[in-house]
Amino acid sequence: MRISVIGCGYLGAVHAAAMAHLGHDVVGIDVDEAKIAALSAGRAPFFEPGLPEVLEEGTRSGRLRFTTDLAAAREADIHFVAVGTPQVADGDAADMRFVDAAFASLLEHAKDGDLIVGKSTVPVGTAARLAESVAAKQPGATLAWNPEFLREGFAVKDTVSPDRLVYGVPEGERGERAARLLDEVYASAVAAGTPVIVTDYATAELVKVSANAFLATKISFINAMAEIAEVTGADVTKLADAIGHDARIGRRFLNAGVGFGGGCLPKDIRAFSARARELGRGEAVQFLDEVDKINLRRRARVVDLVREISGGLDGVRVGVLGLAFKPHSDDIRDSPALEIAMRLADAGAIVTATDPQAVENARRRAPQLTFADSAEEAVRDADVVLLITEWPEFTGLDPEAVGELVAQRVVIDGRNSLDPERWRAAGWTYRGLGR
Ligand SMILES: NC(=O)C1=CN([C@@H]2O[C@H](COP(=O)(O)OP(=O)(O)OC[C@H]3O[C@@H](n4cnc5c(N)ncnc54)[C@H](O)[C@@H]3O)[C@@H](O)[C@H]2O)C=CC1
Ligand SMILES: O=C(O)[C@H]1O[C@H](OP(=O)(O)OP(=O)(O)OC[C@H]2O[C@@H](n3ccc(=O)[nH]c3=O)[C@H](O)[C@@H]2O)[C@H](O)[C@@H](O)[C@@H]1O
Repeated sequence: MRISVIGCGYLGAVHAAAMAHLGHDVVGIDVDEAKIAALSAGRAPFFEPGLPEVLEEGTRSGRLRFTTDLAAAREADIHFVAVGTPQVADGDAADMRFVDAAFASLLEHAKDGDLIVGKSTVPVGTAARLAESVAAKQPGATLAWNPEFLREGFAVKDTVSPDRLVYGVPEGERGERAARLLDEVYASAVAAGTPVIVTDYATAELVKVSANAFLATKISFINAMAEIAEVTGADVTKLADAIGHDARIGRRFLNAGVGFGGGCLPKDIRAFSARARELGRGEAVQFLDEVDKINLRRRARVVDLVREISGGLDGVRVGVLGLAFKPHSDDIRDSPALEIAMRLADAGAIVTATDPQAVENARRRAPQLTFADSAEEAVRDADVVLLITEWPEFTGLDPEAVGELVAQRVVIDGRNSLDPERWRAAGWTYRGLGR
């Protein structure tokens, strides 16, 4: 099939390359010239395991190309819109400027019979609104909404083999045709038995934001338990194991620590709250404000813990392990690690931070911090070692060897990902979060 992908960021670049991997002819389009130059040369503009391989495969086979020229969308019959929907600067809502601009440009080139497929995460009601613009400008084209559930770090695998596919389509024959075309786009996943949910626009949009809201709530739930565990001497990791054995609850996404960050969960729950308020149903999801507050309290808690352990922050040397919002990504959007490192430095601590992939992004965002190329370099002469992003490179560190490098054997495990017994046996003061 002939596909265009408009917006080639963390979502769109992976989607374009994965579609070419599935055998489609794909053109990826973005307004960012540097990104398009890298992608055209077969280079991933960000770290994502598996992406370089599918990019290389696609560009070499001739099935995948990239351009800044939106007119190239004419060569395709199915157009995926994957531009950003960040939080607005002065509130909680999603900034829809990029989606609106992308649709306006695309509609200049859409042909009769084309299928336009929204992938960006949007406030419920957006697709119905955009369907009106499509009908006005190119009545022969159809709009579908096909939200994306991929996780960074597993993005290629999640795109090729998703847990489920959701198609929001209009009623009637047009909707049936749209669903048939999407089944062809995802033919290998459909053949493998992936559940496909065909529904209306509003449900499709809501599935996406409610899935992220549920995941965020699960994390904040366990972090709330961590707050209670901290004052009672209970161990939140054992608690999570114990409740997680109940299949109705499940152990995944019950890891307490510094909480969730990234370009999606934080902004998506805020945008959901803002949209619910607009709809006069703010009360229905008011709990999400609490989910957000619990989450942000974890970041403050870590800063307080360093202060408490060191008797102040001024001049305290802190080796920070991790800058990305989670391992296997270089993404620092709303990263708890970067925010904690910056807050410690602002309060007078001498921070040296490292990350296997995110140092360059972090340096651009926070040039005032000192960065190291390795964990060993970051923790040298440290009074406190602070592990915030649980990369295997950090969780696998040998406490004896690291102990030789630091000024004091004090470790704060912001992700409860180290073995406390092992670190204590090597003479370390170990502090987890809620354990
Ligand atoms: N990053 C992720 O893991 C996932 C993201 N999403 C959603 O996907 C959307 C995109 O997210 P990311 O890829 O993370 O954002 P991003 O910021 O990495 O990428 C957005 C891209 O859109 C481009 N763009 C902006 N305006 C444009 C226009 N008018 N025409 C063409 N390109 C334009 C930007 O230059 C940028 O490269 C968001 O709605 C996000 O919530 C959904 C699931 C997963
Ligand atoms: O809409 C999106 O963009 C995506 O958002 C999340 O994916 P992602 O942001 O890549 O990362 P997650 O693996 O969900 O982790 C999010 C944050 O939660 C934190 N987390 C995760 C799990 C856990 O138990 N505890 C915890 O604190 C992670 O460290 C990270 O900071 C969702 O998992 C995806 O399904 C969704 O498509």
